[in-house]
Amino acid sequence: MLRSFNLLRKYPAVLNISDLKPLFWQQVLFATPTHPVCAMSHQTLSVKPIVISGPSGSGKSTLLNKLFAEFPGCFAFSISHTTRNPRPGEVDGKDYHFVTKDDFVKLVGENGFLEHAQFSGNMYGTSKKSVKDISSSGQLCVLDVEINGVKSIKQSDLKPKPRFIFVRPPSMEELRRRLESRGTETADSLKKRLDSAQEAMDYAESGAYDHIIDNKELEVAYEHLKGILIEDLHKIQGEKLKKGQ
Ligand SMILES: Nc1ncnc2c1ncn2[C@@H]1O[C@H](COP(=O)(O)OP(=O)(O)OP(=O)(O)O)[C@@H](O)[C@H]1O
Repeated sequence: MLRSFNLLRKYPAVLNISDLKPLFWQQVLFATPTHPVCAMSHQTLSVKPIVISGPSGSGKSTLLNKLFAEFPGCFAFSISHTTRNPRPGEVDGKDYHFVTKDDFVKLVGENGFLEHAQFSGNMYGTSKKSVKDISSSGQLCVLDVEINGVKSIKQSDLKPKPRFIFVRPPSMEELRRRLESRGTETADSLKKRLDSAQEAMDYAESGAYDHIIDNKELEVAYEHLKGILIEDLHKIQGEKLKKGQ
């Protein structure tokens, strides 16, 4: 399952109000349109997506927001498919790919989704193509997912193969402290998040990720994350310079 989040709260560095769409379910990737600043005009570079995961409160959005701020225009978000009707102002191909149920089911049959699920009677999914399109446009697609999403992406034949990155909190006690101090959790949601944290940590221990980032000191963790992506980010920036963007 891919995780939900409040896009504006989590990623103010890359989102405008106009990019926002209603939060719908429990499994978002980044479902915003391609950022206009970073769209590249020629398809010269193919960049590996990153799949970033970790317990709630481990610091994923804190780290990503620092990256987005330091490398503006280098990241983009996949556009989800849905069978629900467009709301006023929503644009097909920008907010979502609005499709019929038949078309959705057909794409499921063609193994076209990285993940998909039903919510409130409508179907939602992230197609492989939407992620590939970003990679081949020379931008870096970030997939912020929960453990089941990681498993589902690992099983897929997505090309280029993503880098799987886990953000690890220093301890369960510190994780609890961070979640409490974030001030976003009820007692119930805090318990749920801490309960699922251990499962996520155990899965990471099993060697499921290419990289594990220890987020004890934020700056150290950030440098680690940046170090993993820096080659790709320099390539993206180089291409943008060439194109005068
Ligand atoms: N290295 C760190 N040291 C201290 N506090 C941190 C560190 N990294 C993140 N935090 C704080 O921990 C809290 C949780 O971080 P953040 O919201 O980035 O986690 P998350 O993994 O994105 O959570 P969720 O999955 O619930 O969205 C925030 O208040 C953030 O400021």
